[in-house]
This record gives sequence, structure tokens and C-alpha cells, in this order.
Amino acid sequence: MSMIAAFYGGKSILITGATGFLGKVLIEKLCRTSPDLKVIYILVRPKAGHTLQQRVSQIINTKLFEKVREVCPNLHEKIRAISADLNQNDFAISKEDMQELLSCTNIIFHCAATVRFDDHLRHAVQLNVTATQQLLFMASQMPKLEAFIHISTAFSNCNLKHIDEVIYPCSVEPKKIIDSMEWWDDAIVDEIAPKLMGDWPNTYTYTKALGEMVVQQESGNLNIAIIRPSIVGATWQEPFPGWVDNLNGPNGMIVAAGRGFLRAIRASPLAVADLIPVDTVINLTLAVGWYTAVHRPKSTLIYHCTSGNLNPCNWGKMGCQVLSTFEKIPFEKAFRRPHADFTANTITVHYWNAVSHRAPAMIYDIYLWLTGRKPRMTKLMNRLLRTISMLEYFINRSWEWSTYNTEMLMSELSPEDQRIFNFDVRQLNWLEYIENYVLGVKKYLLKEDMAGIPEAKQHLRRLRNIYYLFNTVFFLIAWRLLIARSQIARNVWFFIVSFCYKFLSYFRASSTLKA
Ligand SMILES: CCCCCCCCCCCCCCCCCCCC(=O)SCCNC(=O)CCNC(=O)[C@H](O)C(C)(C)COP(=O)(O)OP(=O)(O)OC[C@H]1O[C@@H](n2cnc3c(N)ncnc32)[C@H](O)[C@@H]1OP(=O)(O)O
Ligand SMILES: NC(=O)C1=CN([C@@H]2O[C@H](COP(=O)(O)OP(=O)(O)OC[C@H]3O[C@@H](n4cnc5c(N)ncnc54)[C@H](OP(=O)(O)O)[C@@H]3O)[C@@H](O)[C@H]2O)C=CC1
Repeated sequence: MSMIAAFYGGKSILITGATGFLGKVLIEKLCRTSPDLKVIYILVRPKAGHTLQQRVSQIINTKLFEKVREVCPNLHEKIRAISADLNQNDFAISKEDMQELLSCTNIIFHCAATVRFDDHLRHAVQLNVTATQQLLFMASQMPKLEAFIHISTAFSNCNLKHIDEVIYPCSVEPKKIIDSMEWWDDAIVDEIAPKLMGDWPNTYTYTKALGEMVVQQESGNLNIAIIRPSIVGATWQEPFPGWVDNLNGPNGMIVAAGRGFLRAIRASPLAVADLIPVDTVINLTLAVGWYTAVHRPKSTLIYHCTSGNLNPCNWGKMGCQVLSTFEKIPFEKAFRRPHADFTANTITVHYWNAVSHRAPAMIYDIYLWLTGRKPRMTKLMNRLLRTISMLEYFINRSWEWSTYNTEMLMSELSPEDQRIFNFDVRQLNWLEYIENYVLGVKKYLLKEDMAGIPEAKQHLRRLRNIYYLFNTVFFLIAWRLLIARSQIARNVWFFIVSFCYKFLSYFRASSTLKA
């Protein structure tokens, strides 16, 4: 019998960020392994045109929940959506709902966050810091609460190279920042943001670091743990390999590379690609929830959910495997044939951006314009290059994360729990994982049918022929213009022609002699 699965039986669990990437996998695994849990409260913000129930149905009627619908036919009843906006005071939760949450909740998983790198500091502070503070305040009023699990990121201290499972202080106290946000106007926030952020590369990582400080400072008597995943990727094993549903992190890059938009990137091929499958993160999260509630460690434990020090893979290896998977299972409607150049050289990057990215986009836009359609490729390319410029920080550096607590927890689990809640990333076969990842992007994110593969291959062959034809025509025109304008080019041309002529004459003469 799994101790972890049994622990969640009969429990009332509160999840924030349940409609997000990690949240969905968390609900799925919880309901599949502990179908006898009492209820999962999910804080969902209302979205225009969708009732809360519609938002829940949209999630649990997807393929991700196929298996769990069999194990837990009354899934709808287990999930209770509560209207809440984490940007509002008291999360804009009704009095009755708040009463129920305060009196019933046993475990909290706090996943909600803004993960955008370019969010305005005010908004990032509101969601990643102030909302965490408010949730902790709510937690402190819950008599039945056994554990509060906060999901942070391994990059909350990305300004350091070696990161231990401890909280590193930021120079300005989060409480001061929260207070100041109330009276600073946007112009002041914009001016002060770079000074506050120091060597953090974006508002996301900075506010996640502040969020951790808040957790430490406001923990009171609560049983708290923090989980720090690195770059979260598609599922490795459960409920099936390759599931992914958004364009964040590597996903958007895989789409852009597979469709032939992205053909070169500023990346260090030898830098560690610290990816971690989403099901691994969720298995660790559930194990941490159990351990924190049952063993009640004296201090807040931090768990690194990373792959680099246990089973490293680098960006070069990952890029090659992504590319070789495209050969077997290409994406449909490619703009150009997939290709990948990794370079750390700035001049080469500018060259590739001009030749491989912007120029083809402009040529295609001219073609669209000539055929009476609206040019759109240059705009798309600019957006892609902007996105890449934000990710570059993470693909040109390596970090070392210690994983003592995570390894300690692994050794605390029974063999059955180690199997059911497996977070041992040493067992991951990268080549197989990446192939399934690319396949998952095609099937679950782009919703492409596998039956379309022959047509996609045919399309790539056409693109290759267009490429050869274009290059030949381009070369001939360039050469013709050069000959017309330059004596040196003419001399080179006559030299090549006479050399070829002499070479051919020699062969003809020698073959006549042999005969
Ligand atoms: C050369 C060949 C390469 C071969 C491939 C090999 C793979 C290498 C992969 C390398 C990737 C490295 C990734 C490192 C990531 C480190 C992450 C740190 C981990 C974390 O803790 S946080 C989680 C990660 N968070 C994110 O990734 C968020 C990043 N996103 C943003 O900050 C914003 O979305 C962004 C990028 C600033 C864009 O903002 P904006 O321009 O305002 O656009 P929108 O978000 O409103 O979206 C508009 C439109 O664009 C689509 N979109 C969004 N993101 C992408 C994307 N990455 N790729 C493609 N398209 C994207 C979005 O869906 C919207 O489409 P519409 O049709 O709705 O308009
Ligand atoms: N994905 C990754 O690579 C990594 C993620 N993490 C961490 O994991 C956690 C989950 O990330 P992920 O699932 O990828 O993020 P997503 O962007 O997929 O999900 C974010 C969730 O937060 C919710 N949310 C955002 N704003 C509000 C609000 N005002 N009120 C209520 N809910 C809100 C979203 O709801 P809605 O559906 O309404 O938008 C959504 O459910 C985050 O804490 C993140 O920092 C850490 C490392 C890497």
C-alpha cells in the first residue's frame, strides 16, 4: 500500500494555479492515486465568456484526464472550483467560500504565479509576492492545516552559480516593496525596477526570490516546504509520455524550430539544459506534501527539482535530438526546413538573424503582398526574436543545484512509493524523453494528426527544391552583376572557364590515346 496515496485519502486540498501547466498534472495525479480524497478546492479566476464550471470541464474533459476519468468516475464532484482572483484583497472570495476553506483545508499547494519574464514589476510583485503573503495569512487561520507547499523556481537565485537548498536574502525586504507598491506610481516603479532587480535578469525570477523570503518570514507555526523546479518540460511517463499544453520555455522553441522559423540560436552547446519533466515535479510535490505533514520538519525545507547534477544533458545534445526527431516526425506547414545552429558568437548571431530569420521573412512578406495577402511574417519573426532574447540568459549558462533534501526524501520513501511517486531523474533516458517531447508538442500542443506525416515530408522536399532553386538563381544573378561591374571578377571568370576547358581537353586527349 502506498503511504503517500493513503495519506491524501479523505483530505481536503486547496490548490492555486490549478488551471496552469503544473496544476493540471497535480490534480490528475492526486485524483488517480488517491481517488478517495475528500475534495480539491481550486481557486479559479473568472474569465470572460466562461463560467467556473466550464473552465473545470474544459480541463477534466481533455486527454490528460482520460485515465483518471476511469479510476474516479465522480471526478466532477471531487473538484470544487472557487471563484477567486489572487490580485484582489482577500482574493475576492465570497464569505461562505472563505469560511469553508478556512475550516476544512488540510493541505495547500500554492502553484499560481505569473511566469512571464517581461511582466511589469508591480503585477509580478502582486501575484508572486503579495498573493503569497495573503495566502500564508489565510493558512495561519486554518485549524486543520497540515502542510503548505509553495512552488518556486530553481532560477529564483539565478544570479548565483552554485545554489544550495536554502533561502538567499534579497537586498530590499519584500514587505518594504509590497508597501511601496501602494504609493509608487508606474513611472517610479519603472525607474526603480532595474535598481531593485540588480543582477536578476527579469521580474519573474526576482519576484519568485522575494516570494520565498515572504514564505520564510511569514511561516509562523505552519508546516511549510518550498519546491524549486528548473525548466519544466513535457511529461516523462505519466499519465502518458510527451504531454504538454503551452508555449512556455522550450515548447515554443521546439514549435518555432520544427516549423522552420527558428534556425539558429545564441546558446552554449555545452551548457547544461536543466530540464525536468512535469510529472517528476508533481511526484516530488506530492511526496513533499506527505513528508511535511507527517514528519513535520523543524524548519522550512527546500527541495531542488533539477536534473543537472544527477543526470546532465546539454543544449547541444538536446538540439541534435530535437532535429533528428523532426526528420522522422516533421511538423506540418513548415515555413522552411528545420535546421539548428548553436553559436555563442555575437557577430555570427547577427549574421544568422539577418540571413536565416529576417531575410526569408521579408521575402515571404513580399510574396504575400504581391499575391494580395496581408504580410505577417516579419512581425511574427520579430516577436520570436524578442522571445529568444529573453530565453538566452538561461541557455548560455550552467548552474549547480545541490539536491540533498530531494535525495534524502527519496530514501525515506517505501519501494512502492518510489515507484508510484518516482522523482529519480537518474532513470531518465534523455534521447527517448526528447523524442517523446517533440512528438507530444506535435500531437497535444499543435494538435496535428500523425496521418499527416507523409504530406509533411513531401512539403519539406518541396521546400528543399525551392531552396536549391532559389540559391542557384541568386548565385547566377549575383555573379552576372559582378562580372558586369568588376574587371577582377571577369578575370576570375575567364580563368575558371579556361581552366575547365583545358582540363576537359586533357581528359579527352588522354582517353583518345588509351583507345
Ligand atoms: C535553433 C534550433 C533550436 C532547436 C530547439 C532546441 C530547444 C531549445 C530550447 C531552448 C529553450 C530554453 C528555455 C529556457 C527557459 C527558462 C525558464 C525558466 C523556468 C521558469 O521558472 S518559468 C517558466 C517559463 N516561463 C516562460 O517561459 C514564459 C516566457 N514567456 C514570456 O515571458 C512571454 O510570453 C513572452 C515570451 C515575453 C512573449 O510576450 P508577448 O510578446 O507579450 O506575447 P504573448 O505572451 O502575449 O503571446 C503572444 C502570442 O505569441 C505566442 N507565444 C508566446 N510565447 C511564445 C513562444 N515562446 N513561442 C512561440 N509563440 C509564443 C502566444 O501563444 C500568442 O499567440 P496568439 O496566437 O494567442 O497571439
Ligand atoms: N513552467 C515552468 O517551466 C516552471 C514553473 N515554475 C513554477 O510553477 C508554478 C506553476 O507554473 P505553471 O503551471 O507553468 O504556470 P502557468 O502559467 O501555466 O499557470 C499559472 C496559474 O496561475 C493562475 N493565476 C495567474 N494569475 C492569477 C490570478 N490573478 N488569480 C488566480 N489565479 C491566477 C493561472 O490561472 P489562469 O488559468 O486563470 O490564467 C494558472 O492557473 C509557478 O509558481 C511557477 O513559478 C517553476 C519552474 C519552472
